[in-house]
This record gives sequence, structure tokens and C-alpha cells, in this order.
Amino acid sequence: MTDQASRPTSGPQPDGTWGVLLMAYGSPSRPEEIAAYYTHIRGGRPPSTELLEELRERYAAIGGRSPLPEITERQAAALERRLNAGGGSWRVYVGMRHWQPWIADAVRRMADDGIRRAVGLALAPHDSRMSAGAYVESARQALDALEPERRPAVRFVRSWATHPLLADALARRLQAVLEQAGGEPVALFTAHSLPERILSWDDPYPREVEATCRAVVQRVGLETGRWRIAYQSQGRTAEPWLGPTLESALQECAQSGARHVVVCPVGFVADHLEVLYDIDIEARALADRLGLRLERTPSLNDAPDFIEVLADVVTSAASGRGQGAGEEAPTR
Ligand SMILES: CC1=C(CCC(=O)O)c2cc3nc(cc4[nH]c(cc5[nH]c(cc1n2)c(C)c5CCC(=O)O)c(CCC(=O)O)c4C)C(CCC(=O)O)=C3C
Ligand SMILES: [Fe+2]
Repeated sequence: MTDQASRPTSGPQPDGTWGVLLMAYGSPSRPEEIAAYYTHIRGGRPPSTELLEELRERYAAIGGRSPLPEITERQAAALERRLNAGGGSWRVYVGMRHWQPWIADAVRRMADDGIRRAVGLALAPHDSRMSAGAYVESARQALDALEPERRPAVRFVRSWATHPLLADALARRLQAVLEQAGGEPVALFTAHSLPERILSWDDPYPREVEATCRAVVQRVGLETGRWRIAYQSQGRTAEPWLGPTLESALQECAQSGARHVVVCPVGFVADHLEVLYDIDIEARALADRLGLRLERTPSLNDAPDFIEVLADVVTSAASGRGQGAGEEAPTR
């Protein structure tokens, strides 16, 4: 793993250094690791041979592995540079939810480096018990496992869905693709689907996704009918998942006479399997069959305007300004 190697400072940090616990989904770096990764995503239940083979094929189709681990590390390095340029002393620790380096590894490294206070956030803007909530839960368990005197105080940011700089960054990309396109393409906003049972506990996820989309629509000035929201990448499980699916949204666009769609995946902040396969290969193939031209907005990755979003989320939380609703008070 490149891990922290690309950043020079590791080991004991100066007194007063803030940590950032930057949590991401994680992805295997070698094909041999796909089975163990998939088993972890499924909560310890190994996938069937068919499911595993299908996942292997999806990774093979995007070049053998996902670029996600490198992009996450580049995001972390850029964020650390940006924070330190803004004053104070900051150190960013990457922890993954489903692969190495685990969130628990990052928490232990923070403690080993003598970090006393930190901001924790996931590289996923929308709060949900099954997304941001699950990341925070992993971090809390790792914090609880530390000796109390080594345990940093962590302020967790649960949501940054309505951060104005995020809407600006997404709108900038969508506007650019729309301008190039000409004609009247339909903007199709997507986020990862979740099991429909999240609605039974009034999970904030669909509201948060909608709030991000509306903020972007307002900035770009799209009229009603020129945009839709779809939930993509439904899981391979028996239970019902949130829709409309990306497939059904494409079908409806074609039926209503659209010739051209621009997919804007607001639920993801990097190029990875769900973007490079589910949109660029799978959805594009369906669009072709439907006679629709499909384009996608570029991912945020480590673009400077996105690093500004992360830096503002982090410094706001550190100074106690936060985004209000989404942020939890320090508990330790
Ligand atoms: C909310 C959410 C996000 C967005 C927020 C966030 O980013 O946190 C996200 C992102 C991602 N999901 C990813 C990968 C996968 N997710 C899967 C399956 C699942 N995801 C779920 C949820 C989410 N996932 C759920 C509830 C399942 C079903 C589990 C079960 O079966 O019980 C599966 C299994 C096969 C399949 O179902 O497709 C894979 C391979 C990758 C990395 C890809 C790469 O390697 O580049 C990324 C960024
Ligand atoms: Fe996933």
C-alpha cells in the first residue's frame, strides 16, 4: 500500500496538532483480495461463486482493479497540504471501512502519534445509518478500544450534503458538460442505492441526496423536467432497494423523448467501480440500446475546488462552527 508513505511526516506530532480521521470505503489492491473484501462488505457472509465471479469480471472490465485506494490517498495528501497552508498543524489519517488500512488502524496511528483532538469524516457527503453512521460506528469502536489516556477527542461530521462549496463544485462540472453538449440534455443525478428498509427508521439519506441535487439544480438553473434523481448500483440481495434505478430512469428518459442524458453521480466523490463500471460501462450500454447519448460529469477526486470543500468542512468542525444538524458534539 502507498498508504501514508507519500506524506513525509509520520511519528510523534507537535503538541496541538489536529488529526483528521478521513474515512473511505476501501477497495482491494489485488485480484486475490476480492473474495475477502466482498465477504467483509457482506458482514462476514462469503458470496456465492457466481456473485464472486461477477464482481471479478466487473473489476477486470475497469482494468483489473479500482483506482479508489490511490485517489483516496491523493485526497488525503492534498487535504493535509491545504490545511497546513491555512495555519496550524494538521495531520490526515486514512482509514477504510471495508479494507486496509482499516479505520481502526488509522485510529491507533493517531493515538501512537500523540494526537489529542481530531475531526472525523467519511468521504461520502450524505448521512445515513448505513453510510456515514456506519463509518462513525467503526471509529467509535476503535476509540473505545484505546486506553482512555491515549484516546483523542474526535468531532465527527455526519453530513456535508448541503455544503455550498460542494454544490458549487458539482454545478461547475455539470454546467461545463451541459454547455459542451448543446441541445437539451436531461441531468440524471445519482447516488448509491440502499435497502428500502432504511425508510422504516426515517433515515435522512433520501432527503440529503435530494437537498444536494436541488442546490445544484438551482445553481445551474435547470427547469423542472430537465433533471431527475435515480439510485444506482442496487445490491445483489433479495430485499427491495431504493429506486428509481438508473436503468428505469434511462428508460423513462428515452420514453419521454429525450435524446441525451448527463449523469451526475452526486453520491460519490471519486472514480471507482460504481462510477467506472456501473455508469460508464453498464448504463452506457443500456443508453446505446435505447438510442440515448450518455455523458457523465467528471468525478471530484483530488481537484482543488473539492479539496477546498473538505478543508472547510474540517476547519468548521474543528472551530465548532460545523454544519449544525450533521455534526455531533465531541463525546470524549
Ligand atoms: C451507501 C453506499 C455507498 C456510497 C457511500 C460511500 O462511499 O460510503 C457505497 C459505495 C461503494 N461501494 C463499493 C463497492 C461495493 N459495494 C457493494 C455492496 C453494497 N454497498 C452498499 C452501500 C454503499 N456502497 C450496500 C448497502 C451494499 C450491499 C451489502 C450486502 O451485500 O449486504 C459491493 C458488493 C457487490 C454489489 O452489491 O455490488 C461492492 C463491490 C465501492 C468501492 C468500489 C471500488 O472498489 O472501486 C464504493 C465506493
Ligand atoms: Fe457499496
